[in-house]
Amino acid sequence: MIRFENVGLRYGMGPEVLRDISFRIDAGSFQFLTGPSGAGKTSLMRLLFLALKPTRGLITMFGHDVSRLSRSDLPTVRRRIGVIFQDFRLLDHLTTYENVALPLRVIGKAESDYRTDVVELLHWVGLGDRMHVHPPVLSGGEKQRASIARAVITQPELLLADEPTGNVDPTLARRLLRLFMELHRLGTTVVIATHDIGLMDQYDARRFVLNEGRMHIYD
Ligand SMILES: Nc1ncnc2c1ncn2[C@@H]1O[C@H](COP(=O)(O)OP(=O)(O)OP(=O)(O)O)[C@@H](O)[C@H]1O
Repeated sequence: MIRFENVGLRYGMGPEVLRDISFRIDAGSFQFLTGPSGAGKTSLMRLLFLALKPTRGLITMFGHDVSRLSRSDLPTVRRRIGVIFQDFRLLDHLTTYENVALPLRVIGKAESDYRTDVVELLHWVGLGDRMHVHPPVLSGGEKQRASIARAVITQPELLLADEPTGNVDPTLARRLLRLFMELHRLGTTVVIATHDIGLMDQYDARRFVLNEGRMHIYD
């Protein structure tokens, strides 16, 4: 599903922040991406979301060489990906419910078909009583959960989560991990970037460890 071959990335004229990265991610697999702060996890997640292009090497996603994708192809490919960014990227003029429902609206679903699913998921992530408020009044942890709900509501083929439990307590972190595991069970390929060793220890999955831009894989 995803293949990196000798991928390198630099920002502008700066040093390479990712170096000689090669790996494969099979459809339906689950992996953690970890490593110290500044090791390049977010940069790698941005490459996977096609928000950046590599400065060298080859990335293939869903059978496409990403360097050959035009800007107009990107939305179609991205629609197959659910993404949880560290800065949440919620739309402030929509309610929490509307933010979570947005990916379904974008693909043309009728509200009557998804309303119950969205409400149920909001309850699951502990936002049942926050669904009609707008993001500016949510706490950091609540925003994070809203962005998680928005990323998983479409049951995407690929889920990319950058520090998805960074703002929640350990009990809620376990609950959110269960949500990702359930999605994985239903067929989604999952990549979770995290510093949280306690979280990783709860699920026996492959670990990609980045250190100073280089990657080691522990199966
Ligand atoms: N937009 C940018 N422009 C220039 N350098 C950047 C940019 N984004 C990240 N970097 C640099 O790339 C390197 C890797 O950063 P990245 O955010 O990918 O690491 P990380 O492992 O996600 O860190 P953290 O765990 O602290 O979020 C760092 O040296 C960082 O300073």
